[in-house]
Amino acid sequence: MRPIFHALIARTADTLGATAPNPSVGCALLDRHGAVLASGTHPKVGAPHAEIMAINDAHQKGVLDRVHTALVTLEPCNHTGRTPPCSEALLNTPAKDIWIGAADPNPKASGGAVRLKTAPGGRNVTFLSEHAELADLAEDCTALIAPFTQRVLHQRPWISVKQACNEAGSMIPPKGQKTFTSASSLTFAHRLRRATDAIITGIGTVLTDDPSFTVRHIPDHSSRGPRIVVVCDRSGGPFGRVPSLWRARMAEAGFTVLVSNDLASVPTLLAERGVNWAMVEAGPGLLKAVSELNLWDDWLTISKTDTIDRIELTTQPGSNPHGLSPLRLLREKTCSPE
Ligand SMILES: NC(=O)C1=CN([C@@H]2O[C@H](COP(=O)(O)OP(=O)(O)OC[C@H]3O[C@@H](n4cnc5c(N)ncnc54)[C@H](OP(=O)(O)O)[C@@H]3O)[C@@H](O)[C@H]2O)C=CC1
Ligand SMILES: Nc1c(N[C@@H]2O[C@H](COP(=O)(O)O)[C@@H](O)[C@H]2O)[nH]c(=O)[nH]c1=O
Repeated sequence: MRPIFHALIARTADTLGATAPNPSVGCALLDRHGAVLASGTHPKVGAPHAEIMAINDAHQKGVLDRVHTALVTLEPCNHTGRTPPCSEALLNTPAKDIWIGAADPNPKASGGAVRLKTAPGGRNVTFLSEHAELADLAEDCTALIAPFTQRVLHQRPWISVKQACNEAGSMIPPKGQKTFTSASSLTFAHRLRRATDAIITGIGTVLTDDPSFTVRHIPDHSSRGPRIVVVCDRSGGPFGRVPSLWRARMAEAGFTVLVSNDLASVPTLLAERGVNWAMVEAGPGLLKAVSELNLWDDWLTISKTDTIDRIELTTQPGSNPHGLSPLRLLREKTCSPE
């Protein structure tokens, strides 16, 4: 069961950035010997939840009647939102044992575990956290939904800063270049772009770099809503100093461009638009303000050395009860082809 849950978490982490405002969720259905019969992840908002994807997979393979165990990274929902309750869908399968990675933080949807336990012919429902030897998997599942949890409970997205520094500690690229870190660091930076729903940048970066902010080092999600880019600029007017050509190019690349003259209000602005996870890609000016306003949840520093880049991850102690970072999970677990 452990290796299967582990692989399920990795596969689910690969959907980060595709599902907002929903969380990333995965489900595997096993037979009585613990062999995987079917599985699924939630592909995007409005599409079927992970449990339904897995049940449909089992149905198509003609193995639904052999299902004995269901593994889910998040407690099955217990309400009718855009789709019907997954607790009920599982009750319509022969699954006897249900293993859950993390409780649903959304008060509107939670209660699935109790429903499954108390339904006629109740199911055995176990949270991974109840077993000490599975605690690390439970933590991974909590990290997987940390951005969603932050938005639902605190009305702000999870905010990750990515800062690249050269050997001298400067963030400024050599003349004529936009980046200077290694190919594998850039690939990781593009992983983070892929996993996040929005980018927060500063007008200095837009004017100096003419950045594209696209995912190029790895394949992007085949379907995703428009990503948001917020440019912080206090120079006034609806678009500040943001060049109209850049705005047009970003729109063509699938970004919604917003301009803000008030960094402190950006988290609320993004949460209202359903952003679970935002990253900051900006120069020293905006990073100083992000730090002073304490707007970040985790901070990734990529330092170039003359051998391999050093990557340091700092997580705000108060960000979630375990200080768990979805960024760490992304680094360790995502399995996109490169
Ligand atoms: N190494 C790396 O990781 C990166 C490096 N860079 C490099 O950084 C350089 C650009 O840096 P920099 O000029 O500092 O640009 P920034 O992208 O950091 O933008 C700075 C701007 O942010 C705005 N700003 C600051 N605080 C606030 C606030 N509280 N509310 C709203 N807006 C705010 C200011 O606008 P205003 O002037 O209107 O007050 C300021 O001019 C470039 O050379 C670029 O290549 C860029 C990104 C990443
Ligand atoms: N210099 C630097 C980064 N800088 C970020 O990358 C942006 C350019 O992105 P793009 O236009 O998509 O190539 C740039 O404007 C800045 O936000 N990132 C890194 O991972 N490593 C680096 O060394």
